[in-house]
Amino acid sequence: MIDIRPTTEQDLDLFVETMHAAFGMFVDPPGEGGTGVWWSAFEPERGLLAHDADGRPVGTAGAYTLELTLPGGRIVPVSGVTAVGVLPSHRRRGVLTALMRRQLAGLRERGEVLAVLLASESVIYRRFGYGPATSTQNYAVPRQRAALAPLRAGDADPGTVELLHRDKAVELLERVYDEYRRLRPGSVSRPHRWWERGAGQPPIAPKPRYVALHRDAAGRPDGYASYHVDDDRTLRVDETIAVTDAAYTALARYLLGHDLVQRVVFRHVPPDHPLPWLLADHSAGQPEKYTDWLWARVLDVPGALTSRGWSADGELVLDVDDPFLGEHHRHLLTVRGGEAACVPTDREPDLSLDVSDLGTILLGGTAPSTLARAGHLRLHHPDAAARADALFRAERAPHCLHWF
Ligand SMILES: CC(=O)SCCNC(=O)CCNC(=O)[C@H](O)C(C)(C)COP(=O)(O)OP(=O)(O)OC[C@H]1O[C@@H](n2cnc3c(N)ncnc32)[C@H](O)[C@@H]1OP(=O)(O)O
Repeated sequence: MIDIRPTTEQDLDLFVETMHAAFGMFVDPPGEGGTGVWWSAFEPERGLLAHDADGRPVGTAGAYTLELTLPGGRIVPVSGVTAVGVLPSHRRRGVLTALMRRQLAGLRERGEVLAVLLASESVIYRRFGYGPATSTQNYAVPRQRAALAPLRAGDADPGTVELLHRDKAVELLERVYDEYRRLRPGSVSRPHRWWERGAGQPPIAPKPRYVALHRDAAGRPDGYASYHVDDDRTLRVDETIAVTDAAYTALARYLLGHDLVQRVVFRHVPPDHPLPWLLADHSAGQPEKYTDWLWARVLDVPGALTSRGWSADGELVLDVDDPFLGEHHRHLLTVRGGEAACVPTDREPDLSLDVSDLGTILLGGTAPSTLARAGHLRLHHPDAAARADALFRAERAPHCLHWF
């Protein structure tokens, strides 16, 4: 028998201890420096602790209160599921399943249409209705092949790049990131608390970093890159955040032009990043470390479909199966002028899919036809693929580079 109880501030130590035992790791206690800092941004009132029949804590799950940007620049509140773990001694007995069931019910009660998470292993979460919605990768450029293609006449950047230290730039980083994440589908907010406490990965974490800050012609900050050079003479870029293409190009030029480095490794580049097109030698850079990143779980089918923006008009009947919650939805989705209506229907479906696949296509990063070719979703008419692809396409590839 598994008993699941919500946590409070008083349970934080027990929660942290249980979760780290699940990962087989030791960490500094909350409140101290190092890895313990991460827990200072945790929301203990949103945690769940699973107890076994003897009352011992054996599993954990938590959630952050975040915002997610959907296609069309629509922003919705979401829970960022985190800190999921089950003690090695209690694995494969349904503890996680019980935690997920309880957590999903709670998230629905909050009225949220979606939940998101980053998965430690990509085999875990599909069964609970999550689908991979964004991916990320590194992009490595050897310095001796890093020359940029010449700019066209008149394309010189009227802005400037200023060199700062991370500690002196935190407020600017927070502001620029916030502007950026509102524009890019798939991005999540970074609560002020994270920046304030240095809880996260660099540049949120106060590790020594240089920051190249881009300002537009009017002097307004509109992009940054956080980086350092390692002993192996690799310039590692934690993230390149740019509100405009001009800012991105200027930052790439700055980083690729750095002296005394052998390689420049850009972390967390989106699938549609322009780097290969900026280089004079198109194949100089190599993608590395491709991985799934943000997983999305639709909690409310019509709510999620009407929350995003749409760039094409059309109509589709979707048959959505939610085996984990034991639900089945057939909805007519009608899009006119960028707005969607979604109502129950008994019309014949155009496509049938699992709720996890709806999470994947909702953000626009994977076309429905790709999932159909992989046998994930079923198309009921020859033209359903083209109609679904045209409808679900996002104005930009979704991307998330926040780690939580
Ligand atoms: C958002 C995040 O926090 S991601 C972090 C996830 N946590 C970790 O990776 C920490 C280390 N791992 C663990 O703590 C545990 O193994 C967990 C949390 C992944 C799984 O917990 P369990 O209590 O064992 O899961 P549970 O018993 O409910 O398993 C449900 C199903 O998922 C399967 N499953 C669970 N974890 C895995 C896995 N890592 N690989 C393959 N299958 C898995 C089970 O086999 C089971 O399948 P079945 O229904 O066909 O029998």
